[in-house]
Amino acid sequence: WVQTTRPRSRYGVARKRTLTRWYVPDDDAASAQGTERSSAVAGGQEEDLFNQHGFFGSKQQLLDLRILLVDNHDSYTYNIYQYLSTMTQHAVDVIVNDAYSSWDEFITSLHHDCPEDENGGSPINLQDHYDCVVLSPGPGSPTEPSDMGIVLDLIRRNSQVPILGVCLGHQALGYVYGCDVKLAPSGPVHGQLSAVTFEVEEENDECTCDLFKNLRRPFDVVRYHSLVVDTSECSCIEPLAWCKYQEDDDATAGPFQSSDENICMALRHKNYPHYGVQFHPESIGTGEAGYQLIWNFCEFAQSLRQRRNVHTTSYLRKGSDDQGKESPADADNDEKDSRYRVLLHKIEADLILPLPEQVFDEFYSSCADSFWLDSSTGETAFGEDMVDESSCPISSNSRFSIMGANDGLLSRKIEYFGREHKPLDRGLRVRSAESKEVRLESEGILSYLRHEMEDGQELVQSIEEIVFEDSNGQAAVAAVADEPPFDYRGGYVGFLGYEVRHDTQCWSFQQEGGMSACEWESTGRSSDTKTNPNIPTAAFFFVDRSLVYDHKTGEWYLIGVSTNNSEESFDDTVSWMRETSTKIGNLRRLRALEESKEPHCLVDEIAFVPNRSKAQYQADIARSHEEIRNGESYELCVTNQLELKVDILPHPTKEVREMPFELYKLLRRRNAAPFSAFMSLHAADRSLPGSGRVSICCSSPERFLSINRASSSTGRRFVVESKPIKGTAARYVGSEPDAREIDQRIAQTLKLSVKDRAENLMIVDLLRNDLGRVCEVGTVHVPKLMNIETYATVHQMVSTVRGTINGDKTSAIDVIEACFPGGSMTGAPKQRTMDILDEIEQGVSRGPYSGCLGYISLNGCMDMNIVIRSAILTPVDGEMPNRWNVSIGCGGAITALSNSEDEYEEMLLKSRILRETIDEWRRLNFVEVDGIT
Ligand SMILES: C=C(O[C@@H]1C=C(C(=O)O)C=C[C@H]1O)C(=O)O
Ligand SMILES: NC(=O)CC[C@H](N)C(=O)O
Repeated sequence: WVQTTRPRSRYGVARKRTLTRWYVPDDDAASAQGTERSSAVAGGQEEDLFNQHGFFGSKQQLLDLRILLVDNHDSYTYNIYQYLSTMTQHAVDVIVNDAYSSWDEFITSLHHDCPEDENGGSPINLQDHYDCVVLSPGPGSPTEPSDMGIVLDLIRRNSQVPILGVCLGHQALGYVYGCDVKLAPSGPVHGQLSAVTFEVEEENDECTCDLFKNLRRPFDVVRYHSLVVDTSECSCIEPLAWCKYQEDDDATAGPFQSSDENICMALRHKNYPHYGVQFHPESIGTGEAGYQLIWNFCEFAQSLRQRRNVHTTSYLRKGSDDQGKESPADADNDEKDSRYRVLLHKIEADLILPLPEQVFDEFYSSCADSFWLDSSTGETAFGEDMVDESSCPISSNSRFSIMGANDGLLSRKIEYFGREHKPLDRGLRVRSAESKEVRLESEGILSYLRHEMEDGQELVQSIEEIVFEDSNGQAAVAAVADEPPFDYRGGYVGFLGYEVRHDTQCWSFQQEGGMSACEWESTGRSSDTKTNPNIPTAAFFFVDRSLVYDHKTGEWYLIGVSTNNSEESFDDTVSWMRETSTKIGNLRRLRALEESKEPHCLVDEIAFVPNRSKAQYQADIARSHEEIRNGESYELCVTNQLELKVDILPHPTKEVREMPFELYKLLRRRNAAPFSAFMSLHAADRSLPGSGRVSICCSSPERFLSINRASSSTGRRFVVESKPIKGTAARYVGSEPDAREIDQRIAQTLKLSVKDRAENLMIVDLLRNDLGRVCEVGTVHVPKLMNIETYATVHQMVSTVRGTINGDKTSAIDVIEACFPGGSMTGAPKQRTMDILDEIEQGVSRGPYSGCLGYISLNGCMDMNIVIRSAILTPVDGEMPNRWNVSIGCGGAITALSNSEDEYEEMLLKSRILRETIDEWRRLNFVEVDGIT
């Protein structure tokens, strides 16, 4: 489907008009402007992009402006928050629009914060607290009261307060003042650039804001909207800017009609300081012009206040001063003894050491509980050098493989069964090495991890090296000469399934004073019939013994965690190190297995049964389009699950539960991916309630979140990175001489595709938002936008979003809570879209698919993938012991530009490599296959 020739791209057109600073489609231009950076995060220079480009430094004087930002449940609000926070010396307060049941309740709450005597008993006005208000974008319509919360009353009651409404906020202003708010004649436009033109003010009236000061005419903006404001019948509103819908554009590819009407892109009230913009000034695609526009509004708000000689009081307000949070790690934490001690041993060997697959096979494949965070793209055949990082965009994410089992003295298995499971199974269970079980009924997985990491002063910053004199000799502890080249220090390894979203979304809205998500949560919409009872909602190992392989140097490291002040624990770790390094040293490296030569079979032969039939999936897409048309969502990631029961022949030497690893070995060969992983979780006792029995074979190309230490910084600064993927094209694999060229043309077409760029942009803006909740002001940036990466069967469009956190205030768990589930698996705006997807997918749990898998290390660093391109295997109960349920989740983003036939094909394409591999696995071990009916 990618090979259909499309008309000239909207981006192509836009580029000729203006080049926004950040939004440059070709790499040359990008690197010329310094937006390309090394993707090796640890050690990269991390100044923020704003300062690098200087435009923000030019606003040297911070404004003295108290800003209230009302969040209409959007996924772009924190992009506005970040911009505003760089403009004013005060903290910007964010409240979600339904945090209060009425305007009066909100004003009364301000009253509570205001000491009676200082206020002289007079009624509290918004102006006593805030100099201006910004209304965020959002799902829904201003005509629907439940979408707007206090916003309509806020506008009605505050005619003298400067207000800037963005998108839904703009529509709300139009609606309050009597304009018609209707479906856009052009149909929805999401994530595309449009040229906006405006009239230049002849005379400059002091009481009006020139929103477009210092902007070019026309300038390019990103739009995310389905509704428009018709100002024609409204005498008190003046339209300020327009865009025209262009007939020759590509946007008609989807199911929507176009029209060439002028669309109102900005408005103002003729007598009040109320302004609206229909487009998104905070989008990375609108770039500097959007920043300038918001600055123009803020500068105006300040000058208006000065003219009116209004003084705002500085009562403590609800909201985000320092994000209102206690620091999880006190400043004096370093002086406290941490609970653990991290030991490292580097295996010295003259011989070439074995590759990870061989080591996993030898040590862990027969363990009930084991993991391998595999960097299969980093693998090289015997004696070959690893691909130069600069020439291979994915290899830099593939330098290290980490593996281990739940087998040390301190190891624990933590399994969490959330509300989608049967009441008897629910809760959190912690099983330690001595098989002691602790059951915590009302603890969530993230709150458990948070408590563990905070209570035990678990952030261990130091690492000690263990050296052995000779194989029998004494161990000596030495300060590490060189820090190891990776940030992993042992700790928590596991996955969070998609259903952990109930916990994290609740957190997000609590941060802004909202309760709605949590109230929804307590109603417990569980559907235990549609959840596989063998698969926990989340599961982690506390790993005290792990092996790390450096694909670049071929070196192995052992990481051991022992209890501080315990000789027994230290000795145990050291003897494990001695034993393991000897064993690894004695394993002769086998030749790296080459990519499977197995011919790609006709996969239709295997009877996978989709959870949603083709007709149903297309109906789901139609429903998604309906939601998009009505302004409820900008993009929805609709998913399906392909299921199969497979019988596997008993193996002469392996146990049944080892068979999934045999599948994983085939998968990593067929579909090498930088964030691939294997995880196995098998309860010894099948009848234990709340015990998982599942194997995850994952070949994910996508990073959800990583946290690495920022090199050149003072204090505890960490770099957070996400690499969202949107945009998928089938590769051309053929044997003819020009096959490679055809394949490269497909990659190039993907890079320029309007539809895919729009999809990608929406998720990049969403990730900027999510990181903007927790990152330091002005640090969120996009070093790589819309890069193409190539895998065995697909080309992918990948962007990189980064920001900086202060480790004294913000932990890995905070970052997960702000960002989970990954926006590329939900769509935008996240909360509303997930609610719609829940209905579309009829409450069927996605399980590990769509969640994340990886590590949270004892030094606060983290690496988590997005669980896609994965097979989830669970044993079939009560039947032959070698019968497996196999489930492959797959889906894709639906936007206004999607075509339902193409999307169905794309969903199948994403699962293809898995289906082929499973077919090979079962043919190698074949008895019989049934689809699940
Ligand atoms: C939903 C899947 O993938 C997601 C959707 C993509 C897309 O729409 O192009 C690309 C990568 C993933 O974020 C999947 O692989 O099942
Ligand atoms: N981004 C937005 O604020 C969208 C506003 C409204 N829901 C629309 O679709 O037009």
